[in-house]
Amino acid sequence: MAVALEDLKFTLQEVLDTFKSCLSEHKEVFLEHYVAGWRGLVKFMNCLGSVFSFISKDAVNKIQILVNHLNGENGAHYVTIQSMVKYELDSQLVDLTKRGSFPESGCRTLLRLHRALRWLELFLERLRTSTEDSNTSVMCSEAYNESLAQHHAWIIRKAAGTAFWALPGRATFFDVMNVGSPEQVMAVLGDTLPLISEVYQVTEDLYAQNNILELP
Ligand SMILES: CCCCCCCC/C=C\CCCCCCCC(=O)N[C@@H](COP(=O)(O)O)[C@H](O)/C=C/CCCCCCCCCCCCC
Repeated sequence: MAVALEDLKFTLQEVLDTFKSCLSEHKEVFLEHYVAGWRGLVKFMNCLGSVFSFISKDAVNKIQILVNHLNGENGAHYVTIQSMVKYELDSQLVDLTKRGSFPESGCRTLLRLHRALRWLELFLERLRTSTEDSNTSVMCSEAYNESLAQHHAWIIRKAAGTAFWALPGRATFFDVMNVGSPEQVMAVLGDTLPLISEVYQVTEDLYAQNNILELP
């Protein structure tokens, strides 16, 4: 099947649009749009080179687990993150203290992406307030150390740290975002960040209320 060139091209606007449609008026998070947001981000990462493919593979694997739940026979319970958490906890489909029968529960899988969303929030905030001579590798490492790193084993932290040094500079990074001048990038980042932060906070509160922020 032929793939149109524009399907392969990342635009930051696309990610903005998916995160915009993530939240319902009652602040429920639509899993389908959440997953679409991650797909867009992975597309961006794939434009940066093969050194990131071990990260991209893990993200794709987790996205696929969630898509399988959405498309499965119990898909109606996976429409929002709220309904997914209620369904899986009520039906005892989640390993709560140690890994066991449910390594692919929606709750633990989404938690991994949720933690990565915090990294993204911190990284984008640094990019938004960066100057021409700011270093993307440093911004990325700082954001990682303040968030995801706390949940990763030493070997993963080492591999991630090495990959960060292969990140392109700020100008190339902005080019790949495909929204126009640096001023336009800053404006789109300013629009995107509050949406990502809100989705993060709603999910964080839901997981905290259900005491599932440390799923194995
Ligand atoms: C808007 C455009 C600008 C920013 C674009 C950023 C694009 C980022 C796209 C994807 C981010 C990757 C998300 C990675 C999810 C990692 C989930 C995770 O923590 N997995 C670990 C635990 O899983 P389980 O074993 O418990 O199942 C797993 O061990 C991880 C393995 C791979 C390494 C993960 C390193 C994460 C680094 C995140 C920073 C990405 C830097 C990309 C540079 C742009």
